[in-house]
Amino acid sequence: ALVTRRKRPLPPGPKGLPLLGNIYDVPKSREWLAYQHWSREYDSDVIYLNLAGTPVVILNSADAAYELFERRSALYSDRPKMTMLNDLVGCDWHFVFMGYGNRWRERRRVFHQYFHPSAAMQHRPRALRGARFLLNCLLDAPDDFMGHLRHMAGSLIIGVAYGLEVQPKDDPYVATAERALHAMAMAGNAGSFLVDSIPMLKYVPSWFPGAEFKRKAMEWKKSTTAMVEVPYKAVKRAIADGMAPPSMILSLLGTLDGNDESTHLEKLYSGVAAAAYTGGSDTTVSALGSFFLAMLLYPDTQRKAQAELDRVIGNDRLPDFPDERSLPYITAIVQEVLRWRPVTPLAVPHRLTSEDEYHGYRLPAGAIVVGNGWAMLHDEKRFPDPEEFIPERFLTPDGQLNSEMKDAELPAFGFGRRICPGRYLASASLWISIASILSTLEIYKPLDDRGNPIQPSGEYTTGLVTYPLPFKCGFKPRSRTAEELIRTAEFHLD
Ligand code: HEM
Repeated sequence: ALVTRRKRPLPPGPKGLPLLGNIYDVPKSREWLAYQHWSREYDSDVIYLNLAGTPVVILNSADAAYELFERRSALYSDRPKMTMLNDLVGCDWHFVFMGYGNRWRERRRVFHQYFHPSAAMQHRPRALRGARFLLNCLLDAPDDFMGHLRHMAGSLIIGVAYGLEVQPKDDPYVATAERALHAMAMAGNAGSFLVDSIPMLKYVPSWFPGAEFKRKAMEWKKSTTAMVEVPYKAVKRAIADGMAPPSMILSLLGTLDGNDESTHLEKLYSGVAAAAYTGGSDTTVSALGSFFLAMLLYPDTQRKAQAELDRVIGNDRLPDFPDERSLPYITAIVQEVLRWRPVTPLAVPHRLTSEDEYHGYRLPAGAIVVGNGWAMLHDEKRFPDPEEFIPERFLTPDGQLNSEMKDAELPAFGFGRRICPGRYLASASLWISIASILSTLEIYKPLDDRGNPIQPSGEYTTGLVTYPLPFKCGFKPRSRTAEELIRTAEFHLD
């Protein structure tokens, strides 16, 4: 007999319009809040949206993310196609936005060799040096604190990837990379370019009315190409001169033997190094920006952290990585920063490669699958008073790191096979920066003309990576000795 099985239902979600679906339901900013709201309204951790024909599935709980992104990772590790970014802006080297498959796997493997936990240990001296240089910058020109963060994050990655020294100010490598990042942010702004929905449009000549996007794309392509090629060529020159310090590129090129594959591999390596910059700079800047904001808004937390530092380090030296085990409150601050104001509230979208089923719902092949990291990190069952900055939530009552909360902030780094492969370097750099700053500097609200402390708005930008909107923040040495420690810190690498 012929059995006609009814199709399983799609997950719940707002009803939407014919054809356009939920295009007008999704707010233009801070979508993660709407997703969390719908998840409550429909009493389902999985929500379904139709964006003009593209199916989108939002996962709002750590359980759903674990079940689908981790346990069924073979199905959930692809990326949506980004025509504007990949084909027109020439970012097809960028494995963050690459489809799942051998090309991606090859790049991820190369990257991992230089950033897995013990490889990341070798980058600690650079991260330490960066943090100490940052202290000097914060003393010299406190108003430009976001600029200093950007410079520190950029020079750390440029150092690790290329071994290049970065100028303290107006560095050409940092400038080239920042121009490219700007171009990519514009091009990757999903939804703003019709060509992502209609890939055939990329064949329209650029003089054609309405083909503005192609003209923009050509400009942007110049910046992204420069980002891949300029520092790479500089290392090759240094190698030829016998002057190249250790770096990822130096050791990768050492494995080439000039055979037919070399050109292919050189392209691969230069692309992987550029991907490290794009993945690692904005994100670190955002996290440390949120840290400064938290210290302004929660002065008691700052005092508590400084009491721990004074007890463990004293005032005759600067913190270093071996102190990490004795400074659980600092580690808890790093975790809480990543939880309180997730850098990438929706991580980076994944794509489901073939139809699947979850809790009786049908998840269609080709659906964009978004992990709502923000909702997971603000789940009040796991994190009571989620809007408050409370590092103690990661500690036991006697002040040790709570093993039950180990890695609880992990959704901040994304999911499954696509989880951020730079997270060990990121955590190390955040930790040493935060420990060094708190041990030597007082972070405070500057006064306005009438002598009143200036309140930060606490507002954020929206987008793939979010930052606190510009705010005023003051930095001063905690003591004369602290100032001397900063001024006499060593910057050379062993
Ligand atoms: C606080 C700092 C950072 C945060 C919050 C962060 C967050 C993320 C997130 C959410 C993803 C997407 C994961 C997913 O698709 O599920 C990602 C991917 C990635 N990140 Fe990071 N990241 C940080 C720092 C770094 C650093 C320092 C590097 C480089 C050294 C880096 C390199 C990458 C790369 C290459 C990818 C693409 C992985 C892939 O698609 O396979 N990130 N990151």
